[in-house]
Amino acid sequence: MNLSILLKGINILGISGPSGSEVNVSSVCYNSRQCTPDSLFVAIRGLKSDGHEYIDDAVRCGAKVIVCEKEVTMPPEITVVRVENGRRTLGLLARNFYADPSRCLVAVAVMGTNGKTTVTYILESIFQAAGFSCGVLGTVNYRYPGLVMEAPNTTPESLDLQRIIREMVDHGVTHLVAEVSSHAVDLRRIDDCDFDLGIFTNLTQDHLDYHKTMENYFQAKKRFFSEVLPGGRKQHRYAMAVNADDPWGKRLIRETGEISRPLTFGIEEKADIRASSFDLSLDGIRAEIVVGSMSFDVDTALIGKFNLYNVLAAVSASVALRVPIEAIRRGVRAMNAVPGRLEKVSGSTQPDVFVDYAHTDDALRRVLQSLSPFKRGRIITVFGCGGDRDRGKRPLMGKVATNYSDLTILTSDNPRSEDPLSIIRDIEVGINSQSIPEGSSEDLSRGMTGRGYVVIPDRREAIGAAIRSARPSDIVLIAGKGHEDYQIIGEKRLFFDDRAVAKEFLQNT
Ligand SMILES: CC(=O)N[C@H]1[C@@H](OP(=O)(O)OP(=O)(O)OC[C@H]2O[C@@H](n3ccc(=O)[nH]c3=O)[C@H](O)[C@@H]2O)O[C@H](CO)[C@@H](O)[C@@H]1O[C@H](C)C(=O)N[C@@H](C)C(=O)N[C@H](CCC(=O)O)C(=O)O
Ligand SMILES: Nc1ncnc2c1ncn2[C@@H]1O[C@H](COP(=O)(O)OP(=O)(O)OP(=O)(O)O)[C@@H](O)[C@H]1O
Ligand SMILES: N[C@H](CCC[C@H](N)C(=O)O)C(=O)O
Ligand SMILES: [Mg+2]
Repeated sequence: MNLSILLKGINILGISGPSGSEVNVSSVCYNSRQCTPDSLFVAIRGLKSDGHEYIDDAVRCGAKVIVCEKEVTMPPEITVVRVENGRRTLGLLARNFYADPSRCLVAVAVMGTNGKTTVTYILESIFQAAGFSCGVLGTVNYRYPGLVMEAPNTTPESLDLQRIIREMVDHGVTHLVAEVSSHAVDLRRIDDCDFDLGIFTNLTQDHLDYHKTMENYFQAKKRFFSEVLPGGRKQHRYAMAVNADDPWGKRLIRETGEISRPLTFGIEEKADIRASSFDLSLDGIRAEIVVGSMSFDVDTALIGKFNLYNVLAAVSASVALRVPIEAIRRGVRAMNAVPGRLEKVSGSTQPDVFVDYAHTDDALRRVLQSLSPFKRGRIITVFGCGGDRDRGKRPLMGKVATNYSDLTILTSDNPRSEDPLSIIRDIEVGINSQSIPEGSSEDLSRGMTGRGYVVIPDRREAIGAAIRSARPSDIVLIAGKGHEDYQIIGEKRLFFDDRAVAKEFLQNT
């Protein structure tokens, strides 16, 4: 692509070397290792390293245009474009390079601490029932009909985002549902994508390693609704669907309502879209949903009140986009499982064993509260906390797990660069029940009962101990890793799948 087309709309502070129509660019890259002959390399000041240090590598790999923030000296045949913010510029270059693909489809962003992935699955199912071709970007994978790609991040980097949306549009996708993480808003991954609608599910503690305070975390989410969404070129009657029962959702409506035209959903509060009655069981949810003067019933195999909120979020977005009610009902009914979210891995004569992705205290509380009414025996919870992530949530999760479980097994969950035992010690701080500091599967078979906990750092051993000690009337919850098929220890990413491990132990009991 011609450099002058690529640089359209970009605020250039200075340019040296060949320029304008003389230069043709073969690809845009933000990682020097991906540069090939005639690439354009954007140097980004990152959190771990500075892209400016890789400019020479990029040129060695064939880059002939460098976009950067700092003054650099380059051979005369290399074009250097100086800009104020490399990350911001990458988004604009990506939009230009892939010919602005988000304009060509309906795009819905799903935001909030918990429930994003689940809402994307429900919306995808509704859109399919309505006959739309739907693409999804999120934690589990990036996909559109005929293709599934690995998802390195929940929300892709701007360049990858624009590339994938272009690919979707070229393959006939008409509707995009994207999880938008707070990191993605803060790191400007989505600024150049035009969304038709944003959903806000809830806000509770997570990611304070990155945002430091809940206020900053909220502000990152809010920026999407107050700047990114209205900054786009799409105009709809409603621009956001917000959980009116969530305190931060209420604040979001107060602070951005005038710009973003909210449609509210909820159970407790008077909301535009409300579940007026519902029935929750281990077989799923049945609910009566009221929309203005009209009402209709929905049913789904998803379990728990929190999933009713997720259904309401997806229904609200669909109503805002004028999807026919019949398609909404069919879509919700067809949506019976989200990988790794309260996924049952046991058979009918065995204890109920669920694998779930709860990795915050709010998620863990809601899942355990949803399972508690159905317990006939004990609830045994196995969980750990990820390394190099929000440390503040560790004691909170410890407290919730032991409060709602009869037995908790503390183990490891992606320790990354941290010592697994020191993560477990952080969890223990929140546990005020009688503690048995070190444990093994033998401690369990010796008859540990009550609201105690044991520590079994090896996740495989921990899952095995839980399943071996469970009686048929017990419920076992294996939380935190859900669909993940890896365990990150140090720099190593080893294959590990809670579901496979649990099934293996279930077969042998
Ligand atoms: C904190 C964070 O989000 N960091 C993301 C960010 O990294 P960064 O820009 O700081 O990159 P860096 O490693 O410092 O490198 C700086 C620059 O040098 C470049 N470089 C580096 C090495 C080299 O040899 N050559 C080279 O050019 C890099 O490509 C980069 O452009 O941009 C990278 C490229 O897009 C991301 O991969 C990276 O995500 C890291 C891996 C990450 O773990 N992110 C998590 C926290 C995250 O984003 N999570 C959210 C939410 C999860 C959820 O709750 O659902 C998500 O959306 O996934
Ligand atoms: N609406 C909700 N409110 C609170 N907890 C929820 C809700 N929906 C799901 N959960 C819990 O949170 C976990 C993660 O759900 P899900 O993957 O849908 O959320 P997410 O926002 O995509 O999470 P992530 O930020 O990790 O991508 C679930 O396994 C469940 O334990
Ligand atoms: N998307 C979340 C997922 C956490 C899942 C948990 N298994 C962990 O590794 O901490 C994060 O990156 O914080
Ligand atoms: Mg997700």
